[in-house]
Amino acid sequence: MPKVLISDKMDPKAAEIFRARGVEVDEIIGLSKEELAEIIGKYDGLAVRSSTKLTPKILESATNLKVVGRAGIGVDNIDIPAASAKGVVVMNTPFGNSITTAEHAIAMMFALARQLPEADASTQAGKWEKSKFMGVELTHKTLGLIGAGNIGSIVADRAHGLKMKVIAYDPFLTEERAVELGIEKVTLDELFERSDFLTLHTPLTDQTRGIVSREALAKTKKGVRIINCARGGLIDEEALKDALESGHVAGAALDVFAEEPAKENALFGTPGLISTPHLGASTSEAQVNVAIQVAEQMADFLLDGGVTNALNMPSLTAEEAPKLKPYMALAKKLGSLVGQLAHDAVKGISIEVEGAAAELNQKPITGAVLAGFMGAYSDSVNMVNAPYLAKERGLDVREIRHEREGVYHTLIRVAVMTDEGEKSVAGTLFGEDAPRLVELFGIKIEADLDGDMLYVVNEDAPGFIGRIGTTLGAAGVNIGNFHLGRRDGGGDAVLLLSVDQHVDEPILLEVCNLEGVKTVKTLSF
Ligand SMILES: NC(=O)C1=CN([C@@H]2O[C@H](COP(=O)(O)OP(=O)(O)OC[C@H]3O[C@@H](n4cnc5c(N)ncnc54)[C@H](O)[C@@H]3O)[C@@H](O)[C@H]2O)C=CC1
Ligand SMILES: O=C(O)C(=O)COP(=O)(O)O
Repeated sequence: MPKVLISDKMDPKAAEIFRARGVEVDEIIGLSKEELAEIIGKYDGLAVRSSTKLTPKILESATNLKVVGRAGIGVDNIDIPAASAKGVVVMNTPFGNSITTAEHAIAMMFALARQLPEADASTQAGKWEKSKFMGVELTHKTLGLIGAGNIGSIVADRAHGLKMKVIAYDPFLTEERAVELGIEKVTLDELFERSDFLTLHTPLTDQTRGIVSREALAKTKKGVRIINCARGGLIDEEALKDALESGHVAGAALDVFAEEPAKENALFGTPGLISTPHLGASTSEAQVNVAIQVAEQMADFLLDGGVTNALNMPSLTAEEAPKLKPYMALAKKLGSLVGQLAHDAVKGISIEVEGAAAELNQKPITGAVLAGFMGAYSDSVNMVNAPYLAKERGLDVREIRHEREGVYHTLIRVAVMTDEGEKSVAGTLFGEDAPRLVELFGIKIEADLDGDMLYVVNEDAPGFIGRIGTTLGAAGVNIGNFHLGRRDGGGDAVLLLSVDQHVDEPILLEVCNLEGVKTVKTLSF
């Protein structure tokens, strides 16, 4: 039974779903990095929110980890390249808390416009400072969005209801989508110059870090009010503090901080600052949504291989996964076969699917071929890190699809491009789910690729099969099965033997010295 650790506070629905689906679950909140590193090795899955930081160091100890589920949107607390390199799938729940977070941004905007927190504190302190808290109206003001994705567009919709003019800077926002959302697309500079209220809704990336910089703040309108319910690192906090103190920025409402938990921050106490402790996603509705979604997604993956909302792997529905399973098994074996047999530097690999396989999602088949292929060069390779490793090696990966059926109802052909030219192997499924090799480097040969095998190329001449049988028999190696193929019109013959014992070096040498033998190699599947 797969085992999952929930390491951040999550709605109880998550644990309920894991248990109901047959996944063992532990809930341990508030672990230090060291404590997490110590226990993570026991788990197949890790469910987090934003508090747990999944660093390369912790991943080193995650020897069984297969999937990390983020019950929420932002994944900047998870080192995705390190997880990918380790073969761990990272998934999030991209929509479950977006309405809630957009509502928090709108609440922050109202709080800034009418100084609600300060007015509340003053009133409850018995001061009744009615003339101190003069506010501003939102109607007809310009709201500038940095980032108009899921949350940004909900904010825009709500702002339209408040009769605000909405402008946005988002390099990935198309003109058509902007028109659909009733947003005017502007440059970043224009956004800074025109906004009365400015709200951030981008992920934290190398491109967005510090996007509200000292220089940017200098371009803003005097009296601008800034809302950040995205990520702390998007704003230069020092510069914001100076701008608030000078009165250039009239107010800033921050839900997120560069360092979290923000128990101390240079901005605290600055006039015009409103802050909340990363509450953007904290409503019961959003938390139920993300808990259910993350648990279902992780259980689908751990139990059936279904992949939804993964950031480092193509999607694969729980319905598709069982259908694809035998094709992926065949693809992995073919990838492994070429990986074990291709000695020259491989520059590229092409994966061709035909017939029934061409009707399926090809990405997982490609992933399985690469996992088999890269597995010949590196330990602990799987579907997640194989494409990543292939890219790192500069391997050119091509996918080809033929809807037509050939001789077989389905065929997967894997070809590698080397300095010596192209070499390919092909396989099919017998009886729907039994992987079978049908062609090896241009020679027709039918074989199951299973367990320990011996690959022999020899001159096609009488008596060879008897000689190799005798040699292996004398060395105590039992032949389970043998498969023979030869080029039409004579020449080399290929022998694939299934053997019950691994053939070690001295026996291999004896086979190699048999008359007519050109190549011998052990294979393992
Ligand atoms: N405070 C909180 O509790 C929460 C915070 N968040 C944060 O909000 C962020 C946004 O969430 P969604 O809208 O769901 O994400 P999304 O992916 O739907 O939208 C992000 C938008 O940012 C845009 N973008 C990317 N790079 C940009 C750049 N350099 N300049 C301008 N725009 C850029 C993208 O094109 C995209 O449209 C999340 O990444 C997360 O960090 C999300 C949920 C809760
Ligand atoms: O979903 C997100 O990106 C959030 O920032 C929400 O964070 P949280 O799950 O509340 O720690």
